[in-house]
Amino acid sequence: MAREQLSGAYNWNGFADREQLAVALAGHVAARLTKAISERGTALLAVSGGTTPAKFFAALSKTPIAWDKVTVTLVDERFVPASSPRSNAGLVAANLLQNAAAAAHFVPLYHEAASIEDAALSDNEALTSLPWPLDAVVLGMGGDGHTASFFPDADDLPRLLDPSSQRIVLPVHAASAGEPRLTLSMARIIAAGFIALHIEGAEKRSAFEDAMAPGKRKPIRAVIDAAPRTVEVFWAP
Ligand SMILES: O=C1O[C@H](COP(=O)(O)O)[C@@H](O)[C@H](O)[C@H]1O
Repeated sequence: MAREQLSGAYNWNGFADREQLAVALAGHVAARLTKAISERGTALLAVSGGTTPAKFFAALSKTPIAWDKVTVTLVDERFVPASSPRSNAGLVAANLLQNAAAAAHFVPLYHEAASIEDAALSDNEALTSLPWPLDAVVLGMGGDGHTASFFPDADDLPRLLDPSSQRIVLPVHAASAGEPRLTLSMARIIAAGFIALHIEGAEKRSAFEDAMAPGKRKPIRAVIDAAPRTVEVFWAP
């Protein structure tokens, strides 16, 4: 593993291939969950969706920890039911909540509602009882520099990126997002004990480097700048 600091408040963890990355990231997350369970009897993890996390989910699902004491939720979700191929909950059910991790308690963000605003409000209420703060959050990133559902073209982006928001879940409308979204607030993400960004491929690497260039204000940069602790970036070609 090549480890280097490129700039700003993050560490770059580079791997020779995606399998090695998956195993290493699963090890870091499992260690955080185990520590939380031993310190407070419970652990809270938020994971991203999209196409990148499947290998990491598979590795984490086989890690022998006290999964019955772990609550898993999503960093963000598309406003689609779990049966949709675009559902992040569907991805988590098929790849993470398997093997040893089948014992984990999963709290989805999607449920039927008249509007995305209504769904976000009832998620906000339902998620209040989770054991905050997150012990670990694993973010993804799109080629446009979005992370969670903080899309660069989202309506009211400053509200989404408000690090002092009192909201847990926010609704998102962005033309580039495909469908309305639900996202954890910036405040809940950056309060996590361990913040990882998982990206793969040369295009994502250059999108990340571009987002971190001086003067750029891409959402991923806003998260890294607002986080009170170093963000661990996990990358493989
Ligand atoms: O829309 C989303 O995209 C990002 C990145 O997804 P990927 O397919 O490029 O890996 C993801 O982190 C987010 O959870 C998802 O909703």
